[in-house]
Amino acid sequence: MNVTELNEHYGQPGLRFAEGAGELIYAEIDNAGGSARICLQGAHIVGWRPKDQTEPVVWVSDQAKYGPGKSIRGGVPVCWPWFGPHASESAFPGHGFARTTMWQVTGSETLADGATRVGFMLMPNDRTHAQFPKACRCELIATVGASLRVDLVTSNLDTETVTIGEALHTYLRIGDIADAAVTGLDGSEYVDKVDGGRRKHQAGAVMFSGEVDRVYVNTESECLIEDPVLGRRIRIAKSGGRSTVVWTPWQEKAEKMADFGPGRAGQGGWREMVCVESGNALDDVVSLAAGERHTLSVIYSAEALA
Ligand SMILES: O=P(O)(O)OC[C@H]1O[C@H](O)[C@H](O)[C@@H](O)[C@@H]1O
Repeated sequence: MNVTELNEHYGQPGLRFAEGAGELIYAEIDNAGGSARICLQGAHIVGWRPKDQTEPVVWVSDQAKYGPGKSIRGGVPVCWPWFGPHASESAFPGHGFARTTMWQVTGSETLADGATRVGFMLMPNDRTHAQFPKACRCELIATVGASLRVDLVTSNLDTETVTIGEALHTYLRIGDIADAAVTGLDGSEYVDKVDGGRRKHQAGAVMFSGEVDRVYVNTESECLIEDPVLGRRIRIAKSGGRSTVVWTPWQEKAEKMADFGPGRAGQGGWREMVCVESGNALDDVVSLAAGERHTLSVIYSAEALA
């Protein structure tokens, strides 16, 4: 569908479709509760701001690259049908192909509270089929308002069991990574990817003074990002996801990546974000018998620090 057809079929008072950066099509949502843009490539949410916040809650780099087949630095990349490197094929893309594949719009709705809901379905092609030869449907439903809800639904339409890894690799806007803390993971086991994959246990809040790349397993807890600089707390509540990934590249790695940009304060965009990712990875990958369906749901919200 082109932009005109998308607007005819799915346009809503708070939703229009337009061509934007990288000649890609975006769903642009602006309602009484909040605003967001969602790229049809990847069903990738590239920013969300509740109306009561001056700063976005979902961060996107001002140096992000947009274009066919490129993954966008920031927003809510969808990692599917695997998280991280592929288990056996090193040539397959990290975090799967969902974030660089076209999705189609399947529906839209304005809810009674004024929130806007848009549904997307991943469009398999020869490349995705070669990397994942399974009849598996992947849908994303974004509900945008004063909070942001994302449902990632996997349906196994195959005749055999299918195993998937997945995550909503969300970049959250914070004032300064050195002052932020992530709570909700105290006592959880994690795989420390910056220490050779060693298994450790979290003690207290996660604080940051260098690169952090951790996959917390077997935890369904809500996480909070305490941000004294912006004076707010971001709440990340999930269901259907047993893993939480916490990631900051810190300076050296971010500078090698070239798409983090200088950030608002000019000290590096990496200082102004942290990824708290909700999903099912490593020990928590999901096996679906023929005909089974699985939903990962995450709700993001922000509140003032008391
Ligand atoms: O650069 P990307 O492919 O988007 O991945 C960015 C990061 O994603 C996750 O958080 C992984 O745990 C990291 O190891 C990875 O570096």
